[in-house]
Amino acid sequence: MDELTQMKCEVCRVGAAKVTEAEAILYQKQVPNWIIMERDNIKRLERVYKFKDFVAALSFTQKVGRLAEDEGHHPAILTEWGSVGVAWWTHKIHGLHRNDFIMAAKTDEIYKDFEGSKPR
Ligand SMILES: C[C@H](O)[C@H](O)[C@H]1CNC2=NC(N)=NC(=O)C2=N1
Repeated sequence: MDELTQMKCEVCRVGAAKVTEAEAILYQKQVPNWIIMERDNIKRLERVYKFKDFVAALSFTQKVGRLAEDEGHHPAILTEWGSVGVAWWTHKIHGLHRNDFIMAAKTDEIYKDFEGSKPR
């Protein structure tokens, strides 16, 4: 299984294949801190990141936003004092695509830069 962090998102197309159960299990090994939640009949990858304050949470949010723009694939983000909730799914297919696992892995990479900004 190739490293998700080395992959690029493909252009989201209507009708693109959702990940299979088997693929999801394989991909999840690379993003173990993420859970698959089903909301409004749509499966999404979700994770909540913790920070020491709002400034750090906002800075992380900005970086995730830049990543989304660079990849052309966008998350739902809830930015609060001390935490940022991120959800990835593919709107066009109303579910999970490999792109979402790539972006979850790349979002974890961004969080690595916030070692000093995590709560004690
Ligand atoms: C035109 C634009 O590229 C598309 O609408 C992209 C934008 N970002 C996207 N992000 C996500 N998560 N799913 C999509 O289907 C999607 N489509």
